[in-house]
Amino acid sequence: MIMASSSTDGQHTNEIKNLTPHKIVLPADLLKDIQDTEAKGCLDNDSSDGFFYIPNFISEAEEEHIISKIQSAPQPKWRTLHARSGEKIGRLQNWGGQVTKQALIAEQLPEFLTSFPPLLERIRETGAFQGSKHGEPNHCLMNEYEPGQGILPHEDGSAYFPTVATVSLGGHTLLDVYRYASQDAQSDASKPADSSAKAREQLPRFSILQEPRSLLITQGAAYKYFLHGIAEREIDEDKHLSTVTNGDMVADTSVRDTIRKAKEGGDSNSDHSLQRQLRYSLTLRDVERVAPKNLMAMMMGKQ
Ligand SMILES: O=C(O)CCC(=O)C(=O)O
Ligand SMILES: [Fe+2]
Repeated sequence: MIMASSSTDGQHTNEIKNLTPHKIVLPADLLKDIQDTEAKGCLDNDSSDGFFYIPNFISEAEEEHIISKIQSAPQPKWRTLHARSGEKIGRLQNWGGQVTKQALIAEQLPEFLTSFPPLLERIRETGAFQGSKHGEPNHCLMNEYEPGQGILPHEDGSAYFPTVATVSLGGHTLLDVYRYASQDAQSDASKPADSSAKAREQLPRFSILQEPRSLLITQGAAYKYFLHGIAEREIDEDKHLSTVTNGDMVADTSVRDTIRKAKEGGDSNSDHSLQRQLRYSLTLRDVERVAPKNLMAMMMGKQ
């Protein structure tokens, strides 16, 4: 095992066996008007519900290795996402099998998740999946974002155990976290076209800065009560960085300073912005219902 601190020396952090010190402190008024007591765990220091941020979860060498595997994946492994207008809005790869309404049609996870680096094992050791059926993720979605690309606010949904582990590679991003609109606001014009969907507030309540090589765990009530998205921007400016809630946990000191200055405001002449780079994210989850092997064999036989 490599022993290293969380400084930017290219190594990964020591094994994380307890997520509590990594819990992100969220704005105190976040749950105002939310009656559900379950949601309160997000603000409670000792609860496993919430967002947890760990910089340098993987080393630079490991990051480079995973990126090279992503980039050299065979063409059919890529799926390109298009907007209604036809514009290309991103690409993804799916690892671990197909998630259907009924169950996961499981496939072997690649070595860059299981052996080098031993990502699954490291994630299991954090305890984040300790309440889930498999105790660790069995599925991974890889999203590619060029600067200017993002993902619309959404919830990850009920096909998965309500924990997601996100490993960032390449560049940073800001994950924006939104609340659903209050009951009163639900009935007004902001309601989405799909009438079964709940309206959300226009602006994010806060943002989480994800550095390359970091791990973000979104767990329990944080998974269930909020939506998350990534704005389509090339540059994160003062006004965006000033809503970042994990600034003090960021390992890169120049990024940390930029966030601090953006929050302090005042000096409007200096530039407190961060240019986005090509970013990959690995979102790892546990699909608790897995199709039995004999059923899978039958389905494969039919193809
Ligand atoms: O790229 C990210 O960090 C978020 C991706 C995401 O929300 C998803 O794949 O569901
Ligand atoms: Fe998501």
